[in-house]
Amino acid sequence: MTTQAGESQQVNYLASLQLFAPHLRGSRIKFVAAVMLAVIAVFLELLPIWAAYRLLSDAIVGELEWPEAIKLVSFTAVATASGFVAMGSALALSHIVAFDVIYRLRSALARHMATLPLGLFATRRSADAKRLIVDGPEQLEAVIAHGLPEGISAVASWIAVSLWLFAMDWRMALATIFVTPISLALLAFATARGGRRMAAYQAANARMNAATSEYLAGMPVVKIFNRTGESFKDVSDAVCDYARIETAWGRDYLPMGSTSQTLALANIVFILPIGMILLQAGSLDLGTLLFFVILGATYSQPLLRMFNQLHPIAHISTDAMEIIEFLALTPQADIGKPSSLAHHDVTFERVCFGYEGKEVLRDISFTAKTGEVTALIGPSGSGKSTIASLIPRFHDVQHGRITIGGIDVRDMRLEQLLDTVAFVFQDTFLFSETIAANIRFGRADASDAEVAAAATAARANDFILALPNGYQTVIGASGHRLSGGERQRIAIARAILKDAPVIILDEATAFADPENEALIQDALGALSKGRTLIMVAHRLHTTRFAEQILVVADGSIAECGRHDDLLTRNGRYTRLWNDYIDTGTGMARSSDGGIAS
Ligand SMILES: Nc1ncnc2c1ncn2[C@@H]1O[C@H](COP(=O)(O)OP(=O)(O)OP(=O)(O)O)[C@@H](O)[C@H]1O
Repeated sequence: MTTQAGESQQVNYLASLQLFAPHLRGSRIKFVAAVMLAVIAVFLELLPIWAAYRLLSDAIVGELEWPEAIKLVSFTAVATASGFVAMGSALALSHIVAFDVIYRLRSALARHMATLPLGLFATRRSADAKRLIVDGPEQLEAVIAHGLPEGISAVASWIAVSLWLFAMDWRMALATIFVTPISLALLAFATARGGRRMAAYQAANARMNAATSEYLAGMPVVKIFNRTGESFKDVSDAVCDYARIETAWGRDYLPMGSTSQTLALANIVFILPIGMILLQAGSLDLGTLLFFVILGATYSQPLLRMFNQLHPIAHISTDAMEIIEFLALTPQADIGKPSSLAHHDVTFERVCFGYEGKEVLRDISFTAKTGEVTALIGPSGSGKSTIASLIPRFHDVQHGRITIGGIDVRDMRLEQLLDTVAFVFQDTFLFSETIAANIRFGRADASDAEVAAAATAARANDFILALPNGYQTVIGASGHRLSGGERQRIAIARAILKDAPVIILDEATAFADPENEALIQDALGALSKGRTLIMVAHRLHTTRFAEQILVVADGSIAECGRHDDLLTRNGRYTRLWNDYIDTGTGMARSSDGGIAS
């Protein structure tokens, strides 16, 4: 729930300008041309008013002649058509500029994202990331293509009309503009009051989107556990919160906002009586009075239109502020030099790490040797995945250091580090492409034979060949669905193809069925030859043959050794192993696979 303090945070209306200005480079001339054309268009729109005034004045004094009238009407037609062409060209140009700027901004965001620690994305919901990269920049279109050209031309036309009014008759000009400053002051006040809610409004909107996406994504679980009512409560609360903030905004903005709009259109109340008095006194002619009646009624419109843009611009600016903050996040330092590694031992030296101030790992020290399998086991939440994720620098350690081949990972070029380490996650991400393309993601220049060899080593070849289109089968949302175990074997094939000297498997065999798990074990055995293999696993029979088992408990390494040694110690590992056997999984393996002791 948003705090009251959070609800009263002010919006920086210039944030969208700050965001797009650096990306205007290369489009400045087009942008200036768009603004100038928009200004010309609004001036051309004023010319028919001048022609109407001339026609009426001449008609009133009985001096209207046909040739003059035809000239004025033709002039009006040309001015209107030219105004239409100028505004059309301005909008076409401003849209081209907007899409160029959005393209450059999105590219900058994508480039920046690639420089940030990968772990940062684990804490962001995908709906937030989409808002940041897709929706936020998209909104700039309204500012660049419409807001600025139309806003600047509106102000220019307002200044021009004001000068024109004074040039015609200063007394009537004062009567016309009299209420405008009051109206604008009220509108500015109302907008500032409403603007305080904008950050809370935006947060409530994001919460509502995220709650709805989560509700929809979790629908199968919700239905199976028959928790529709309770689960919908989160969505319902988010919608109510959104409605509450929108209503509060309405209460803040509408009374003054609508008073201001009414006042702006009320100048006729002053124009008519003052005009009549001056007319009676003989110091104003009827034509000029009509001119003020025509122009006076629309005098404040351009400014009101501009102010009415402030509400949408406030929304855009709140997103823009978030994007500016994201762009200001410090990139992960990549200062290392290419180094040649004599071996690929991975060593943790007194490593400490925590997320957002909460300590998760304490004083972790171990070496995972080249050509050996090192297994990380331990209770859920003890820190196993965190240990694994620090090796390819998903996060940087806060104390101590991690080395590969004796070199601190922070002193290696990131590109080299990522070439050195292959990471297979439990939640395998596969692209909506062919199976071959997904495996080839491990190494773009791999031949078909190498792809098939990697798949064979990962025990994936047989099921792939059984699919209707073999390696050319398209998978993903609109393609063929794979089981969890099949997806994991594709991910392992990808890692095998990458042929990295350090391989990290984070619960990578969790979905494999017993039959295939044994096959994958064979593949992993082959994979570890000459490489450093680090596995995070809950199923202890998969780690039983590891050269080194690290028992992680509460962020520290509680025990370390081989399976048989650890069992003789009768400590944590023995308890974990016994619990594992007692749950039945190990027993089942014991009876059919002869793995458990
Ligand atoms: N991105 C994150 N931000 C904040 N806290 C996190 C993050 N990732 C993990 N944690 C916390 O760090 C602790 C260790 O988590 P970690 O995933 O490393 O444990 P684990 O032993 O691998 O657990 P499991 O076996 O369930 O996967 C947990 O308390 C977890 O809640």
